[in-house]
Amino acid sequence: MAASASLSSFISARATRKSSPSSLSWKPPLSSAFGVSVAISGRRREAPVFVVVAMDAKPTVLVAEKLGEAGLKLLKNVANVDCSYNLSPEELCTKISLCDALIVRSGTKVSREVFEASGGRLKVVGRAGVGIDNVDLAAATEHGCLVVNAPTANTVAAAEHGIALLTAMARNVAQADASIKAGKWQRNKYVGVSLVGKTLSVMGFGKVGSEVARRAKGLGMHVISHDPYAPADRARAIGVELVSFDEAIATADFISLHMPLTPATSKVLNDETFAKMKKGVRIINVARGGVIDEEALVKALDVGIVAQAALDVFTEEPPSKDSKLVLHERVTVTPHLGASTMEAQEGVAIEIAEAVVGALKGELASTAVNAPMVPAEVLTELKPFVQLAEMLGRLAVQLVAGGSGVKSVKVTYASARAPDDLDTRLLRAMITKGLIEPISSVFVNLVNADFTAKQRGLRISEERMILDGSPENPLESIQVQIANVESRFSSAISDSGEITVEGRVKDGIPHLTKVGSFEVDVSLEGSIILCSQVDQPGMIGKVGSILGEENVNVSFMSVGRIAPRKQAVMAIGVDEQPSKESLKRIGDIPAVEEFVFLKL
Ligand SMILES: NC(=O)c1ccc[n+]([C@@H]2O[C@H](COP(=O)([O-])OP(=O)(O)OC[C@H]3O[C@@H](n4cnc5c(N)ncnc54)[C@H](O)[C@@H]3O)[C@@H](O)[C@H]2O)c1
Ligand SMILES: O=C(O)[C@H](O)COP(=O)(O)O
Repeated sequence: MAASASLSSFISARATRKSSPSSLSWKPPLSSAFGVSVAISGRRREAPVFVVVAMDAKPTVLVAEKLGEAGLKLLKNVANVDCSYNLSPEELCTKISLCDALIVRSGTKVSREVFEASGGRLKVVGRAGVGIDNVDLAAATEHGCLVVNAPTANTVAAAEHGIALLTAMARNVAQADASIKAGKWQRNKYVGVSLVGKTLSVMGFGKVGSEVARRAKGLGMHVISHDPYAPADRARAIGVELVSFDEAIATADFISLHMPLTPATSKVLNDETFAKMKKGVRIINVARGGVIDEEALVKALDVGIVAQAALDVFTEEPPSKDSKLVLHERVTVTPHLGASTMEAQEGVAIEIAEAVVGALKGELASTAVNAPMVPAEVLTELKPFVQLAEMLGRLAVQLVAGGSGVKSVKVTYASARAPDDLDTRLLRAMITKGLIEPISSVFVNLVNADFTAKQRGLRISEERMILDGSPENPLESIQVQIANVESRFSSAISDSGEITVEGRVKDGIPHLTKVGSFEVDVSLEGSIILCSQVDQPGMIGKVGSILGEENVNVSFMSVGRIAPRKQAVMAIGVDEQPSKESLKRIGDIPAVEEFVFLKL
């Protein structure tokens, strides 16, 4: 499997529905939707690790189109696998609410309705192939559902099929075969055209296009290509010149299509572009039917602009039985067979099964289509900071007074690393998760963090503080500031007027190191009580004995003060949740000016 690292809470964890931050009753968020609960184990000074503490139920994977055995075997090792083919859209919507993952090929539309019908349970859609035009990516992202594909395993198969269509078309293989089977012997009718020395325009110089180009060179063709995004040196390396769209279509004897179907490529071959082509051009399409205006192609065939076409893909699949294009005498067709070799299907099945299993375990797949890909080594390095980021977000939002809308959050990363040597997308996503989950019923992950923040009008700006010193550690500290809000704990407002919390990672454990303008130091495990008080002897003892009476274990205590006997903030880490009565008794201590209980 491609590089990935376990960050279990990241893709799969979903918060239990929670009440407002002022309530004392919401549940810790680290439990996944398919019954794997994830907890941070380890006491003070021990490195926290993600641990699977319970596996009450296997996840369910719906395989909606035929998948190779090797892939099914991998899935069955960890999941209940429901292979249900040819589902109607309604049947798919009904089943999906019981599934954690869905695997499809190109024949299943994974529409917005599917994500809505899943009720939030669907965590990953695996496309066993390349094209993801049958998956509503925007809807997937909005629902926090990861989409992964299998982009490499069928490349050669598709390229070989392109070449098969090219040669079969040029020598009328399919038509001659049908003719001879119909009892005829038409040697004059099926005289073909030669390939050697002819110009082939490869439209889309990606994985498949470049393999087609390489093979066509071997057949003695002159190959040019149009691809606005392909590097010219990669094309040059195999003797292909990248040219403009107009040059590619105007000079070609053969045009082979290999771009994805996107709004920009939809019907890119149409009346206008056919009119620019050399009379007698031949078209091959193993990409997507939608890149050709099929009516325009029929016209171009009828007037002789296009001599022949060989098509593996269609706007509507399967095409209607009376499709003029399919029935056209000079058109060779196959039923979307580009990826259909034994080898490619085994490869695709393994590639997609590994990606889906990884995603269900909370790993980030390198074939994610709607989430940033983060290399495994970066994930490993950032792991404790990712935990810190989420906790700071959680703490900061719980400090906001009810009624203040959180709109503007500033995050400052202090690091000795150069800005382009620190990928903060994970950290920003986790801060967003921490900020949003305690105050809403949505769950946030790397997939939908930016979308969810935007939708809620939450602006998160990021700043870098460049430190001198060794860049060995990715980060020194993370500071989260919420502007233009009131706080339920006024000491959390810094001199510059924002709710401010700051933290560091010490010995692998996230620590809270600043609240407002007060320096504290408490490890972020369990829960935290913050007390603002006039600094005086005996405070730690008074609070400690109230908690001790209730058998609440104090894990850490730290006092930050402006000056001796002036205002101070005491941060107390507790393993258990104190009762409301104990919290009230702490609040009633005469020197305590305000206090707040914060759950991590
Ligand atoms: N028939 C089949 O069974 C089959 C099998 C595999 C792939 N495919 C299809 O083939 C296509 C290519 O697959 P791939 O794996 O090579 O993908 P790829 O992403 O590696 O390559 C696509 C290339 O198209 C280029 N491109 C994007 N917009 C373009 C435009 N407007 N004009 C020209 N080029 C453009 C991209 O820059 C990229 O280089 C996809 O549509 C895929 O779904 C079909
Ligand atoms: O995009 C692809 O990978 C191909 O079109 C293959 O589609 P299939 O998995 O439906 O054969």
